[in-house]
This record gives sequence, structure tokens and C-alpha cells, in this order.
Amino acid sequence: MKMVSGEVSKTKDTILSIVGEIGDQGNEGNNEITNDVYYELPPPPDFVQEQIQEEPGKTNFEQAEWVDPNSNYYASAHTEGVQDTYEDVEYFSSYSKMSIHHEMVFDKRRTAVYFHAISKSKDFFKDKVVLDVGCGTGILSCFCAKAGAKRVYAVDASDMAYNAELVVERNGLGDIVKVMKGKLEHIAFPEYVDIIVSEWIGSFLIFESMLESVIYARDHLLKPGGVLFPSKAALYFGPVNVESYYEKHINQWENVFGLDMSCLVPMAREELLENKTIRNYYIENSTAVLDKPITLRVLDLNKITIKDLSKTVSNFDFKIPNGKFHGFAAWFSIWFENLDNNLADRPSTLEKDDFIYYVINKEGELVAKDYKHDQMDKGLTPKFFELKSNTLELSTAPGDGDTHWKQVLFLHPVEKHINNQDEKTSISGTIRVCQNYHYRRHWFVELSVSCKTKPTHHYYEKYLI
Ligand SMILES: C[S@@+](CC[C@H](N)C(=O)[O-])C[C@H]1O[C@@H](n2cnc3c(N)ncnc32)[C@H](O)[C@@H]1O
Repeated sequence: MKMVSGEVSKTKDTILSIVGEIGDQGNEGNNEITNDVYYELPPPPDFVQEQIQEEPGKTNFEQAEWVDPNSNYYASAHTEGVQDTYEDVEYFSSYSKMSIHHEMVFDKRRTAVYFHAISKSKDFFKDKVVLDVGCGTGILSCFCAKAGAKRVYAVDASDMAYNAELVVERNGLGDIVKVMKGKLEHIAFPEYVDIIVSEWIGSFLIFESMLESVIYARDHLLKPGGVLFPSKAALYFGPVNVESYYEKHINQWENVFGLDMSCLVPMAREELLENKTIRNYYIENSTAVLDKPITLRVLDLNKITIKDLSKTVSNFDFKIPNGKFHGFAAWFSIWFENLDNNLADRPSTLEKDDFIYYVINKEGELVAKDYKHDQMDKGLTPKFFELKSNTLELSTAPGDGDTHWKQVLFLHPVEKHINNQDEKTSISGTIRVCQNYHYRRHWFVELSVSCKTKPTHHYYEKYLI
């Protein structure tokens, strides 16, 4: 990485020209990560405004000593030290491959939610300055430019930034979208932004910990009153019977093209239920969820801090019917607010007190949904905030449609058959989610569970995501 030293006191014009250089390098097809740019970060907006009033056009960045060396921000901005706790080299190399972007871009429900959220918010994007944190192929930046944004800063630390520039140019959006290659936390920006767009979402919502970079961007680069796309997210957790998964991965061995291969079933079973291994699997049928889920984590992106994020503990007490119980699944929803009004016709089934909001259906289409206030707490994605009619939700819950994130399964060490006469059986315990201190893109999930069967069965599992 090239260190640009002695650059702590820059005028806006100089910084703009460096931003230009970053963009230009992409055109040359230079595929080496050499252009991370290090400066002191500019001070927060109110501070800058004061400075600008005193000395128009000139900001004294030397006074910007507000990066706390003990904070997480510092850690994430300076990972090139003794240890790369964010595994940046490996992480950004993986995002330099087309295949990973293929998986995301052609996940039709994922890409559709961003496409609709942005392109159906034209009133909102018009003439705004946007930051796309982790632009990848540049797809979301291009959506923003087409929705009327005045300028879009498209940032990515992986080599995919060069490809983003090709996409931007090919679509004639080069005057609006400025591609910047480098880790967001290392780049100095010439201005504050009105909107932050980012697809930071990992498996189990928080895997990869990219949300930290979005929080960083929010705290350092978003104008007061600025908006995040998406703005809210929640993670859910519930008990499941995933017979279809067992069928596919274990029982299928019983008859293979007329051969009896059932002798392999125990090995398949053992491997499948190996401790500490989570599985990603799309549960097609919502009835596989055996009780109302708990809301494990809510994320209001306008408020959440990195510190708040690092640990979650929750108790649960599910009541499940007789039958098979295989363990637990987790899924999430994300919400975009601020969409333009009247995007779709009001469903005819709607009553006076119901309101509409929007969802991405199984086919990846935006559809209006009628919603009663008393339903907010029901279903597989209970809402933790008051829905407004201009809100769009992407749910990854069982039955709501497949995505590349699927659901995360925490399978029980042994398949359990619950038979408790007429009563439902209590499955209670605690789930604890902690960031891995040394490899901060990873998370530990600890489950301490009591199945009130006869006799009561207790178990503890620690999974690494
Ligand atoms: C999940 S992908 C999303 C790509 C693209 N926005 C899309 O929707 O298809 C996340 C991208 O963010 C980039 N990224 C993650 N953290 C970053 C950071 N702190 N600075 C710059 N790029 C980052 C990764 O290299 C990756 O290309």
C-alpha cells in the first residue's frame, strides 16, 4: 500500500484532484492495490461548517484530532499493524472475484430490493450526494445515478473497483459516479453526503462485520439529517423441523439409482451434525418453524454503535408441538424507508384502518401488502418499529423466497422426536452472540438449551460463523 504522507492539511481542490486520480487509475486497468490514500479524516460536519464560515474554501485538517486511538474506529482504520484483525487482505481478495459478485447480483430478491428502493425514491435522490459503501461492480451506484443523484462516491477496497469503473463508463454515468478504490476508513472525501447506500449484509445478518464500516461512514461522512439505505434491520431466531434438509442430505442415500446405499447414512448424519458447524439452507415452507420466533437483534442504523453491536444475549422459551425438532434457524429482514408514495395500487382487500407497505415477493417483484397494526407483532418477521406506508421490506424468513443468504441452521446434535402426549414441549435457553475478538469479521454463537422432554435434556453448543 502506498502511503501518502504529509497530506494532513489539504485544501478542498487538492483533495478533489486526488479523488480524481483514484478514479483515473481504474481506467488504466492497474490491478494492484497500491492506491489506498491515508489522511487525517476531515472533522465532523458542524466543525467543518464553522471552519468554512471563518475561512471559505479552506479547512484546517490539522485540528482534526478527534479520532480516538482507543476506539473501534481506530482499530478498523488501522488494521495494517501487527495483526490484521479484520482479515482485510483475504476479505478484499475474495471480493475481487467475479463469482462472488455473480452470486449477489443475480440473487434476484436481493438486487430487486435495492433496485426498487432506489429507483422508486426519485423524489428523494434528486440532486443528492450519495456514498455507496462497498460498491462492488458499481451496480447500486449506477441505480442512484439513474434515480437522479447529483454525485455518487462509489468506494471499494477490492479490485472489483476497476470493474465498477468500466460499468459506470459503459452506462454513461461517469460524470456522476466517482469510483474510489481503497478502504473507506482510509479515504479522505471532499464533501459530506446526504445518503449512504450500502449492501453490507452477511450471513446471519452480521457476518463479515461490514456494518462497522457503514457506521463509520455514518458518523464521519453523513450530513446531519442524512439518510441510510437500508435504515433498519432485524435478526430472528426460532425452533425448526427441517425434515426436507435431512431428506436431501441424509435419507437420499437410501436409494440411489436403484442401489441400496443406506450403509452411508450414519456417516452422512455424523458429518452433517458435526459440532460447531452452521449450515445455510433455504427452508421453503414456513410451517417448518415450530413457534413464534424471538427477535434476537434489532438494528436501527441511524443509532446503532459498533460497541452495541459486538454482543447480543437473549433468552427464549419456545413451546413446540409433538413431532421432530431439529434445532434452530435464524433469518432477517431489512427495511428501506423514504420511498415515494403511491408506488402500487391499494389492494382491494384493504380496509379503512389498514395501511400499505411494500415487500419483495418470491419472484423478486415489488408488491404492495396490506397490513393491520395488530399484525405488527405476528408472523416470522415481527416489526420492532412503527411501519410507515412508504416502507419496503426484504424478508429472508422461511417461505418468503430464497436469497443467497438463505437461513442459518443451528442443528441439534441428535434429531429429536418430541412426544409429550397432548401438551406442547418447552424448549428454553439462552443464545449469546459475540464478535470474535481476534478475527473480527467472525462471530461466536453459543446456545445453552433445555428441552423439557422426559427426562429433561440439556445441551450447550458453540458455533463459529
Ligand atoms: C456485499 S458486497 C456488495 C457489492 C455491491 N454493493 C452490490 O450490491 O452488489 C460488499 C462490497 O463492499 C466492499 N467493502 C467492504 N468493506 C469495505 C470497506 N470498509 N471499504 C471499502 N470497500 C469495502 C467489498 O470489497 C465488497 O465488494
